[in-house]
Amino acid sequence: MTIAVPATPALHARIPGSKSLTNRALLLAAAADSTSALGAPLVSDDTTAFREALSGLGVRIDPCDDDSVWNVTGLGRGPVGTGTAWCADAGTAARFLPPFAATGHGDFGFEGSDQLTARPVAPLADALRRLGAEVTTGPGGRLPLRVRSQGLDGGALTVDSTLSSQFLTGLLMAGPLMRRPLALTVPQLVSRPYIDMTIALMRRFGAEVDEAAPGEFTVRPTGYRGADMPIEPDASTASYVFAAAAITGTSVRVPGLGRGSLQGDLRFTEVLARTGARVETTDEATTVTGTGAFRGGFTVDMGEISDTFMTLAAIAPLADAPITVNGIGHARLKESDRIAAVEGNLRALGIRTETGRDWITVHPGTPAPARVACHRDHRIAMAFSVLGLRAEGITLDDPGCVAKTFPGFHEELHRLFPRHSVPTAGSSRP
Ligand SMILES: O=C(O)C1=C[C@@H](OP(=O)(O)O)[C@@H](O)[C@H](O)C1
Ligand SMILES: C=C(OP(=O)(O)O)C(=O)O
Repeated sequence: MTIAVPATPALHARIPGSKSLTNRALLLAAAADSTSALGAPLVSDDTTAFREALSGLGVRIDPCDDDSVWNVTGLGRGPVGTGTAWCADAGTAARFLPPFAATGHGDFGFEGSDQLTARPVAPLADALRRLGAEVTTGPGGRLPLRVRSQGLDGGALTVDSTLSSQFLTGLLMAGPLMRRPLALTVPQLVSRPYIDMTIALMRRFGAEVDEAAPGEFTVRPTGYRGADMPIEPDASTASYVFAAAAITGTSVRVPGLGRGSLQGDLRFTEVLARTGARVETTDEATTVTGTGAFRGGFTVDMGEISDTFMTLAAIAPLADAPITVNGIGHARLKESDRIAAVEGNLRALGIRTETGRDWITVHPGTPAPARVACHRDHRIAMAFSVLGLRAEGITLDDPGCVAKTFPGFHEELHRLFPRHSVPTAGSSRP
């Protein structure tokens, strides 16, 4: 006789809006010739920095219904005037806003935290100079960046986007505001799915952008039309609750993140499927169910979805064989050197690792209690919090750094998995 075991109902995770969609939509709405409504935008440090920087450039953004909608009154062109924008830790602000400013008329500065200042912007500054803007940067071609411009003509340009796809996104989004068509040749590119996201959003706001051959982009000088846009939940953020499901044998469903998603990072679920988790994606939602198995013994290229490699690497000690992640050299240029940060923390937990310029191998093992060094990197904090669901004594030295993209992370992880304790204000736990 078989006894039917009732399936445990899936836990419904409340994942906030996508940072990448929110900040793109903000910029496109700011450039549009009418108003736009952004539904369910992300409210976090990165989007606040982006919003405030746009306000400083003269764009009106009115939050309604407790931040569930942001109404943006577009300028219908680039900004005019003079001012300095604070980009905080947000790579998207430092890389998307200067090209937009260069399509306007005036003198605009962009500054950021020490962490952001350590990250590259030189290829973007170089591209803007070749398009006719006067651009200065700080030492080593980094922030602070200053743009003096009388609008951009457009034309043909080869762009180096090997360190970050955000340079190309910034230039593409500025294209419709130029006086003539913009033709960009990009021989090599990292994080490709973010470019597909950029193109999809530009089209929603009325732009004409094409990729006639791989790496050959053309943008016509059409300007943008206002559009109403609901923002999907953030797929990179969802990786933490999906990973938590996989290692705890539970089922977690993220509504609003379905088959038509614009976010490449949803492909993290394919990586989890290789470990033995069950993944179901419908038009409306994605559900990951842990099966009890957590298989290793594979190598996976996560170059296109590198924000999620730490989610896998942090839980990899629980697998039954080593896991190697490769193609992630550019992850050394983010909020932290993420390969070094993951390796340092796993070693502190007593886990064997090997690394190279663009890869890491994590061996199975039982994590020992240790304090995780977050390096003020939200993803290090969130990834190791997930491991803490299956390992004793893991604490974070800076739990609050999750505010970059998910201020309520600890509360939501605790709601779904009560074992995760919420840090008290000002404390360095859990
Ligand atoms: O365009 C975007 O919204 C992003 C692109 C990616 O950066 P890189 O292109 O630098 O890899 C990603 O890591 C970042 O979190 C967001
Ligand atoms: C790399 C990231 O952010 P940024 O937009 O600052 O590049 C990230 O969120 O993982």
